[in-house]
Amino acid sequence: MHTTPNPSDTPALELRDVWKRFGKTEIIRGANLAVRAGERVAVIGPNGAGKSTLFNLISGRFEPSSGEILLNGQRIDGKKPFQINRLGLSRSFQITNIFPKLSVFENLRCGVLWSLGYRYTFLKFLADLDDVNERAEELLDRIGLHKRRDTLAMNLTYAEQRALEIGITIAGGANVILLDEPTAGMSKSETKRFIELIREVTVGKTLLTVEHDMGVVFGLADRIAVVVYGEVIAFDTPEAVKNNPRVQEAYLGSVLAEQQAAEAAH
Ligand SMILES: Nc1ncnc2c1ncn2[C@@H]1O[C@H](COP(=O)(O)OP(=O)(O)OP(=O)(O)O)[C@@H](O)[C@H]1O
Repeated sequence: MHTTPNPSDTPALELRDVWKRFGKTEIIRGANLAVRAGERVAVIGPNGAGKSTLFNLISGRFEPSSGEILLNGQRIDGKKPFQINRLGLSRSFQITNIFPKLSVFENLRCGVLWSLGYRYTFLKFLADLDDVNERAEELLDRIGLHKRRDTLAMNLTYAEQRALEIGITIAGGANVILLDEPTAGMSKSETKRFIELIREVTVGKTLLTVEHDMGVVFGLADRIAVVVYGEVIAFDTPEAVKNNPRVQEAYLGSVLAEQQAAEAAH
């Protein structure tokens, strides 16, 4: 029987047997993953397992040695990062991509402009671009920095800078967002607030985040992808992943024990 595929069943992001070799070293070894639209996914795994490499493959920084990567059903492997960005995938820019001597509002405006294909030389015409300004104001509210609108980015707290980074990441309206350890370096209370912020700004979007903090993972993710030695060894709900013996053995057992021990010591 022939059935027409339902478009809503098309994964927002899909990896099919993706391999990445650096010279003779296999770093990603046949990774498979199908992320549904609107889902929040945490990618976890031991140091050196290949999580960042996976993000670099998805965002176009690296080209896979073989395999396919699809965004909303369209092949993106082999495309340049800016092309993938245009197709609706945005990866968090690290703080180094924030302009320290521009205000929060101006940084957001740059984010909106990049997504529209403008470049810095247009900065002096900015005041006339009503739609760009409106969008930047809206982002300012969404990331909770309206009170810091005219503050120079370099004078923000660390957590505020990370919020700004997320604002820039979502500026173009991409529907698939990649965040690399978004709460790294934050205190517990900052982390809690920040998870809420990520939840709010990614409503209706698909989120992939690389994360080491199990509190963040279990507080944020609908499903967890466990990467061990270049393979996705499990991709399931937090409960199922926690109880998966293979994951326990390969990774989670020791990590959870370490975190519990650290908490008990405080
Ligand atoms: N450009 C490269 N050339 C050669 N080897 C690389 C390259 N990039 C990454 N690797 C290697 O690939 C492996 C996986 O690295 P990757 O950074 O993807 O792991 P990770 O899971 O993100 O680790 P961590 O949690 O420590 O950030 C590492 O052994 C790393 O040394």
